[in-house]
Amino acid sequence: MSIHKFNYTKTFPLENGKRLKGVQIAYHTYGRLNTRKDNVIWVCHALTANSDVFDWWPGLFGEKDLFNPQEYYIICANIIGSPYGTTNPLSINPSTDQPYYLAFPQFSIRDLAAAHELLAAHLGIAKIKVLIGGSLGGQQAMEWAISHPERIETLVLLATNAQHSPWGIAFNESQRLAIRADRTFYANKPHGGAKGLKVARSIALLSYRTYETYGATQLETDADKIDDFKASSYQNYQGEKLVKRFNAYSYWFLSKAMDAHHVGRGRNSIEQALQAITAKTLVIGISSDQLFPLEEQQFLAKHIPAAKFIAINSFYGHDGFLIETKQISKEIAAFLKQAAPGKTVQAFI
Ligand SMILES: CC(=O)SCCNC(=O)CCNC(=O)[C@H](O)C(C)(C)COP(=O)(O)OP(=O)(O)OC[C@H]1O[C@@H](n2cnc3c(N)ncnc32)[C@H](O)[C@@H]1OP(=O)(O)O
Ligand SMILES: N[C@@H](CCO)C(=O)O
Repeated sequence: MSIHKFNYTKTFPLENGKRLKGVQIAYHTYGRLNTRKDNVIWVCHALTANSDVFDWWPGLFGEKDLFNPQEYYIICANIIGSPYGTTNPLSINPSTDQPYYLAFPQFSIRDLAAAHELLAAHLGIAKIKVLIGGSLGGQQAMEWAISHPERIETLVLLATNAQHSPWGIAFNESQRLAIRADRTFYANKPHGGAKGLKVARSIALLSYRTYETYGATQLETDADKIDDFKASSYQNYQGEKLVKRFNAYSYWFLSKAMDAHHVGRGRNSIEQALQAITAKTLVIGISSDQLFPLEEQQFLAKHIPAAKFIAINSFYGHDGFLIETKQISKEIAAFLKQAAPGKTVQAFI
């Protein structure tokens, strides 16, 4: 495993017409590019993860897992806006020599895909055997497969959508309301908005899990208890855990990018945009996902030309895409056999 930094010193144009004066991209690689240059697995990470995919997606990525470094050259890049080494709101703005904070330019999922494209070109990667991402990671992978279809051989999209839903936007807005209610957010300090971010994560978790997962892990056994419930302490703990490793400014801009995800923007329609994907595509949904329900993945599989849809049975909800690695590995392995060069994917929904 190695950690790298790619410093792109030219201007990086954003979809909204704004620009970043240079971009630093942090990325991890595992394994080696083979001589045929046909063993690249590229991972797009979700909202709060980082480029160390072996750390946050064990069971799918690891020495003994489906995506292992003996067989594959695995690349995962930290996304613009995220605080794990890539240019983000806490980075220094070259125009002011001060951190950007709220002056960071709003970016889109397409900009995140453009940064992946930039890094792939820098690394001399012409072909990606498998491009994979879940949730916001799936949104990036989809955008990249639309803008550069020739680069992607196989696409695996998990728990994701073609247009962020009103339900998803409403969850994100409620989280941003919590951040805004913390006036320290406007102080432009590294820990500005920390209390708001804690509440935001607490709200977000409700959309990532289910009634059943809370029932299984947070149920009280003490019938006399009238306060300090397990579920309350869990919400507090999870909020504080995120505050220790993230910041409110990154969260703000990344959640806005997610809201604006719409593959049809400027491309006539969502359906036409999806039809541009030439990769053999496996679309995986989680049966209990309330944030990205199955119908969103069924829609993707219906409009991506060579796509197959699979639903994973899980009671974990949206975060099931990070947790159900046994089932997911099995489905991807079977799909990779089915989608081997020369074979045709039998699409079904
Ligand atoms: C630098 C880094 O940290 S890398 C970034 C890691 N995160 C990511 O990459 C994002 C993707 N990952 C995730 O979203 C999550 O890790 C998931 C979905 C895979 C798993 O979620 P988790 O929070 O680990 O699992 P879960 O919901 O079961 O919570 C377990 C934690 O809650 C704690 N907990 C459980 N119940 C309670 C409770 N009633 N009160 C207080 N704490 C509780 C556990 O002790 C455990 O703590 P720990 O994480 O410090 O070990
Ligand atoms: N639990 C995931 C978000 C779900 O898409 C994360 O924190 O990145």
